Amino acid sequence: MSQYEKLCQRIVDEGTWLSNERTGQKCLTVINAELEYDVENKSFPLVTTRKSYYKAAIAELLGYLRGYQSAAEFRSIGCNTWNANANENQAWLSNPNRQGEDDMGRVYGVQGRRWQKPDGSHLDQLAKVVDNLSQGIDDRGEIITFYNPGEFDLGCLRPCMHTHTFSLLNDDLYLTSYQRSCDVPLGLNFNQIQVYVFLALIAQITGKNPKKAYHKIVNAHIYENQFELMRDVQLKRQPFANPSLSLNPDIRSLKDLETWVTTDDFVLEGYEHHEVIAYPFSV
Ligand SMILES: Nc1nc(=O)c2c([nH]1)NC[C@@H]1CN(c3ccc(C(=O)N[C@@H](CCC(=O)O)C(=O)O)cc3)CN21
Ligand SMILES: O=c1ccn([C@H]2C[C@H](O)[C@@H](COP(=O)(O)O)O2)c(=O)[nH]1
Repeated sequence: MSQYEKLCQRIVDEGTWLSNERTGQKCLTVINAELEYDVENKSFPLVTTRKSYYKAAIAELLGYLRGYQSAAEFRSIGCNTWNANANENQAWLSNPNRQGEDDMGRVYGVQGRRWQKPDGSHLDQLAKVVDNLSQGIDDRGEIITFYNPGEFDLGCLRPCMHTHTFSLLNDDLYLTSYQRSCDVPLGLNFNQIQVYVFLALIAQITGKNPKKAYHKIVNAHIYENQFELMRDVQLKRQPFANPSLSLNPDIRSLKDLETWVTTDDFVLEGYEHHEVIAYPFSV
């Protein structure tokens, strides 16, 4: 079993059923999961026990790095994951801060690129980290955080994967990513791709060697309407070996990421997978 299926099995074997008021679904839940990705050896952590739509996950990451605020912008680069939360989430629809169709509010990339300071000016967390790492600087605070409790009411959802810390050991780059809440059948399938690609991309544009990415999850859950598919279908399958992922070597700067990079600049090799499983999504 790979670490992904081990976590799924652990939830099935040891999880506790909790009710969740926001979605109205019960969740089988465990606390604390730690995953590790070997970016140095290009071992791409793609789920193999069902078909993974990895391009949408990479597109979502690109949208965050660009500071997108609208589900329409995400759609335009091949990612549909924010449509429901921008346009069908009842709490957000009745929030007076929502600025019309497709607005997601001040979530993820908006906080990462345009964190608002008390004087009204903005702070670009990502640019600071990229600048420092490019100069070989790790001030022990190379942190990008999307978690801004003072602005939760300005966004459609609190960020789940909320904080990313980069660390340099000479020319070797590491990433530690923190997640407060994880929908293991759907969300983690995307999030493990994003942690891996984030380290690979930042290492490439800062001229460092990517080493390992550490993914730390607090609340890992399976929704009740996903449970049987997970236990009786996905967990009955044998995983294949991890595929490998190459990045276009012409990606050299943050500007490149902001302007021309698309999901075609990521080439997957050796992806063997089982059939599609369509898990239900809870808004
Ligand atoms: N309940 C819930 N789970 C999540 O994982 C999640 C949220 N809400 N809200 C915000 C984002 C949106 N994310 C999503 C949303 C949808 C898919 C999804 O439907 N994935 C399908 C198909 C994707 C495609 O066709 O592009 C999958 O099978 O992986 C994945 C992640 C992750 N997040
Ligand atoms: O990147 C993401 C974004 C969201 N999720 C999941 C985790 C939860 O199931 C929901 C968010 O609900 P909260 O009530 O805000 O915790 O979305 C994910 O796994 N990965």
